[in-house]
Amino acid sequence: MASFLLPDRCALSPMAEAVAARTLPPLRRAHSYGFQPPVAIPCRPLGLAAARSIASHSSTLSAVAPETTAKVIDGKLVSNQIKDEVTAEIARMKNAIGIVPGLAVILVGSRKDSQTYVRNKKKACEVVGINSYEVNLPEDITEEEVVKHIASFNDDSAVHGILVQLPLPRHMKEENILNAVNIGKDVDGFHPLNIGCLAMQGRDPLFVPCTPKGCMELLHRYDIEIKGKRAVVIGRSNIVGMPVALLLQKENATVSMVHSYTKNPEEVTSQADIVISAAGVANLVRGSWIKPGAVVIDVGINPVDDAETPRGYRLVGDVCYEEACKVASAITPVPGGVGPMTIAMLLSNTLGSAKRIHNFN
Ligand SMILES: Nc1nc(=O)c2c([nH]1)NC[C@@H]1CN(c3ccc(C(=O)N[C@@H](CCC(=O)O)C(=O)O)cc3)C=[N+]21
Repeated sequence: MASFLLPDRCALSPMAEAVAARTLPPLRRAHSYGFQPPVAIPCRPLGLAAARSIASHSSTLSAVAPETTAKVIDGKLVSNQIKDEVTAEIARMKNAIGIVPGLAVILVGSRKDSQTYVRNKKKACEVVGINSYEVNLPEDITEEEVVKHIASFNDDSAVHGILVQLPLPRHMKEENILNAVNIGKDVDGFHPLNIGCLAMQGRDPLFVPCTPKGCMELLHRYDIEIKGKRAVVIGRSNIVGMPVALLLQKENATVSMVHSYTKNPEEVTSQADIVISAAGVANLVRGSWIKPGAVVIDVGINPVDDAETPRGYRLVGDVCYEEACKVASAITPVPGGVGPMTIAMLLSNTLGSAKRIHNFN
């Protein structure tokens, strides 16, 4: 009953509408986690064609049940498992060689969302037993000053991982900052040498970027076959879309990228066995974009206005969950999907770094 009173969950943003009309302007945001003004436009109900197509593809469907429900890929659960594993390994290393991993987090400026993310990362470090070192710098600080802080963490033997929270203030060149991080402490995996190794056959980077690694970990832990499958990655950012496409390719998927200039994103996406969406556009991917039985990993974390919640907004993914869960065989929720995995992978990368630096296996 209450559901009649709630706002439509698959409200389209203007950006998603533009895509639906196949006139998507270039994405404005640098990465998939930024905030954008939410606008609610009701989502259409699942069309008859889509419902028929689901019915004809589902093997377990009974005549009276025209809809299937996808298995939920529980990122919160898996991230907790990984945190437990990391906790045990940290204790083992501490007992054996007396080393405790350390993570330095540099935050420039005072974006509310970035402050929240940094706070959550610090909390997660505490839970598993990683020492965290936080530096908060004013918005108007110079690049040189930020690089100085990075250099001092590069030289600090208590620090095994360095993370510069993104996005940086507009006046800074991300490249100059990220290049300054010692590649051996680049737990975000954003250093060009790490990305370069990720792209090459027969080479392994020192660190795999956390969100892409988290997506792959979810596929692995849910026994989803990647080899020989068609995968579509929506979005081509340096921090998610591009590296996750490289990882899928390394595991022998046939990978297509869908981006703001793709002619028919719906058609391309609907051929995929695995869809990874990292566009940062609320409800961009409709049920009709999903091939029946496909696996959907939703990386988007988009705030939309919701006066009913204490924060005044709620988080939705790039994928219209209510529609997609009736077509897909498995899907990640937002929140509780890829987000918690990003943090778990950061902890895992920091542990891995300390192990490598101290030659501990
Ligand atoms: N250098 C750098 N590295 C990053 O890894 C990085 C970054 N900069 N800048 C910002 C993005 C964003 N990001 C998230 C991490 C966890 C959740 C997360 O745990 N989300 C929860 C919801 C949290 C909530 O409810 O507010 C979830 O999806 O369930 C989300 C987003 C890491 N980022």
